[in-house]
Parts: sequence; structure tokens; C-alpha cells
Amino acid sequence: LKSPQRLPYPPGPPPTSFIAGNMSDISTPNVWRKYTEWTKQYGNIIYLRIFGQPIVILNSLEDALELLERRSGYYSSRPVVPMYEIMEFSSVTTLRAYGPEWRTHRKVFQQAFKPDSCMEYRPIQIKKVYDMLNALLQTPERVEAHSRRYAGSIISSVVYGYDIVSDDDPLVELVESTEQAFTVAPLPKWLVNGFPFLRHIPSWFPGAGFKRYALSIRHKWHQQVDVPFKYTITASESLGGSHTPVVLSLLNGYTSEEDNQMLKEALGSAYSAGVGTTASSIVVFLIAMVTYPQICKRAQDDIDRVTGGQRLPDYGDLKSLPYIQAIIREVLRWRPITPLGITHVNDKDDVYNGYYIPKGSIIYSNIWAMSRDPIKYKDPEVFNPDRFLTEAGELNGDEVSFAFGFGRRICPGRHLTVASIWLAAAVILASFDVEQKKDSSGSAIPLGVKFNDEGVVCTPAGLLCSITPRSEKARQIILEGHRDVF
Ligand code: HEM
Repeated sequence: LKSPQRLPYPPGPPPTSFIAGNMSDISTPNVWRKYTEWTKQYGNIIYLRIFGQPIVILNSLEDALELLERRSGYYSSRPVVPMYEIMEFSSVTTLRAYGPEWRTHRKVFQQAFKPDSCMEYRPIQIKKVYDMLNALLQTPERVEAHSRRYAGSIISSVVYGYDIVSDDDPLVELVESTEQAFTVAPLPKWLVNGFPFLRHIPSWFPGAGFKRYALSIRHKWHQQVDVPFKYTITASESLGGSHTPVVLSLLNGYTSEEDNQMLKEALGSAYSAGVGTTASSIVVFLIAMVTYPQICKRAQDDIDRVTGGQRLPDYGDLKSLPYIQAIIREVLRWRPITPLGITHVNDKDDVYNGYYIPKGSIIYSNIWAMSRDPIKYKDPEVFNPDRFLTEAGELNGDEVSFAFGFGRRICPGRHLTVASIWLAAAVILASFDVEQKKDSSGSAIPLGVKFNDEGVVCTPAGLLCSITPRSEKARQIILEGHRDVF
């Protein structure tokens, strides 16, 4: 038998620089589209090298399932990124190396966000969705901020029992900075990522702006972990009511100093990982509704059939509204928020399909390419929820779970987020007409939306659209419901 090292690496473009390897190949916006294009030339598994670091891109679902799920015992670590290290983001659940501490984090997530636990959070989601509807009645043009607040206030209420009451809440500000740092820090534009010794430069040194930025983010990350946690402990007496915040319900199981720290970090990570992703998915849903008015109308008809236009839909209607569930699956597929997933690393040499995959390779799962599989998803650029329905109008088995990653590192917040997005979509459609904006002469105004094209997440911003109550009755339902739940 040949030793793995003697087998070829998977195919890929030749390096363009002796030292930097394929660096120039990957330094382009929307690089996931480029990787998808490359499959025509190199096949589904592509190999690159950057400053000597092996990189493997998995473009097909089958390969990702084989390596990242079936072999997840040794494909579940994360790369060391110097910028993240300086920020101390290596303590974020998402970025922790595979090992006992990461396992403790996952235990926290399993306890807090497993399907059964998520059922208990539904009253919070309902309350927060009324809040969002009310905000949309007043300032529909601020829809992106309202979606963010909806997503953020669900997590902060569930986890900390802390009510976010305004967009300039300090917790919101903190998480915005750390979220942005999470997405830009791994980019090759930071020299220190290619030359790790630069991390030792003192922050006052000329040209060490990267270090000052990273240290300021470190400080914010520590605050994000500590401040809301302390709030819950200090205010625990007054946080009675129907829901016990996750911090208080789990605290007794994490009493040692190390465990307590893990609990804090995991819950701080939930907030970081769950706000922008959920809010962006709601914005993608709105973009789809404005772009495909006939789909919006069909969904509204479906909801009216179930509610008679006399009330808002809620979780009790989930099964009666499969088309709305199909819309959410299509949202996840059409514009994946993490088009290249979160990178995995293998901790031992491996052989796959006759190719050598060296230990320590950085593995990208090209979720973008998987969502564009032309056999599974005909006309992949078209938003078409029907691809998730059978002829009888029932949901098929494709839950687009690849949008949430793979194996042991699969997104632990997926049950919560799908429920939050579904509810937001159902009540917005029940209450509002979501259409393209018109100027005073009646001409349609372009959507104005731009998707972030670099970094870890691909999120939309700048959406312009018209969101108006469907009727006086719809307005009344929101106002009365809002009064009742608050
Ligand atoms: C539409 C919304 C969301 C999307 C598309 C999404 C997607 C993802 C993806 C692709 C990963 C990487 C999985 C892998 O490494 O293979 C991930 C990890 C993670 N997600 Fe989500 N996510 C969403 C919402 C949430 C929410 C609401 C939470 C928290 C409640 C959350 C918490 C996490 C955490 C902690 C990880 C890291 C898991 C680990 O490394 O072990 N996510 N997510």
C-alpha cells in the first residue's frame, strides 16, 4: 500500500507566487463564486496552498458529508488565525479548537438550544415579534434595525433575561463591533495572518494599527462575555416570571471556576453567532418577497386561509403553513449567510478518493456551490419555494441543513433561528404588503441592497422597500396584540 504522502494532492490551480502560493487567487470579492466556477476545471475537491498552508475546498454536499460528518472525529478542529488570537476569539465557541473545552461549550448549547428547550422560548419569540411589528408600523424604513433588534432581543431575553429596549443599547453596540471583527479578522489583508511573528510588535509601534484594533476588540469581547452574565446573577431576584434565563437554569451545573468561565463564553458566543445571522435571513426573506410579488401573494393567501384575516399566525399554525416553511428553506438556500461555512481543520493525515489530504489542512465547505447544485436545484438563481414541496403540497425531506454546516460542529442555534425566522416571515406577511418602493412619479425605486462580498459572512445591507399595513384590521391586530403581550 502506498503511504498517503506519496499520493497526489487534490487538483487545483497552480500557485501564482513562490512564497504566497495561491494568495492572489483567493483575494477577490465573492470568492465562493470563483471556487464554484473552478469546479468545471478541477472537479469538486480543490487544493490550494497559501504561504505553505494547505487549503481544501469542498464544493459538493457528498464530499462535505463524507469528510466533515462521517470522519468528523478528526475533521472538527479550527485553524489558528493570528488576528483572532490577539482578539482572544479563540475562546468563542465557533473558533475554539476541538477538545475538552469546546466539548463543554457544546454541552451548554445542547442544554440551552436543543429542540425541547427551544419550545420553551416560543412565548418570548411571540412577544418580540409583536415588538417588531409595532416598530414596523412606526418606522418601516428602519426594517433592518428592527430585524436586528428582534433577533438580538430574543437571544438576550432567553439567555440573560435581559430586555433590549432600544437600538442604542450598549449590548447591541458591543456585539456589532465583535461581529464585524469576526468576519474581517481572517482576511489576508492583515499582514500578521501571513507573518504570525508580527503579533509580538508592541501596539504603540508605527504601523501596528492592526494590533491596536485587535486589542480594542479583545476588550469588547471580554465585556460582552462578562457584563450581561453579571447582570443576570445580580438581578436574579427580579428576573422571575414564566421564563428562567439560561444563565440561571444552567449555573448550578457549572460551579468550578473553569466551568463557569466556559458557560460565560459559550453564552456570549450565542449572542455573537445568533444575531446578525438571524436578522440577515429576515432581510433576505424581504428581498425575496419584493422581488417575487407572486410568491408573496400566494403566501399571504395561504395565511389568510388559515387565520381568516382575524388574527396573526403563530406556532400553532406551523403545520398548516408548509409554504411559509418552504420559503424559509429557500431563503437559506438562495442567499447562504455563510457561503464558505466556517473552516474546519483535520488533525491527522487522510486519503480521500485517492488524494492525499495533509494533517492541518484548512477545509472550506463551499455552501454557495452546494446551494447552486444544478441537479438538485434547477435554475438555482431563481427563488422558488416549490422546490421544497411535494406534488401534494407537503414539505419534502430537504431541510437545507448544509446551510448550518456539518458534523460535530453543525450550528447548535439552528432550531432557535429557524423558528424565529419562520415567525417573523409569517406575521409580516399576515400584516403588511411588502413591495418595491415608488417615487412621486410612480416609478419603482431600486432595492439598493448590497451583499457583503468578503469575509466569513455574506449579509445584505441598505434594503429600500415599502412596508405598509394590509388593512386597518391588520393594524388593529398589531396594536391590540402588542398591548396584550406587554
Ligand atoms: C440563519 C441563521 C444561522 C446560520 C445560517 C448559521 C450558520 C452556521 C454555520 C454554517 C456554522 C458552522 C458549522 C460548521 O463549522 O460546520 C455555525 C456555527 C455556529 N452557530 Fe450558527 N447559524 C445561524 C444562527 C445561529 C444562532 C441563532 C446561534 C445561537 C443561538 C448560532 C450559534 C452557532 C455557534 C455557537 C456555532 C459554532 C459551533 C461550533 O463551532 O461547534 N447560530 N452556524
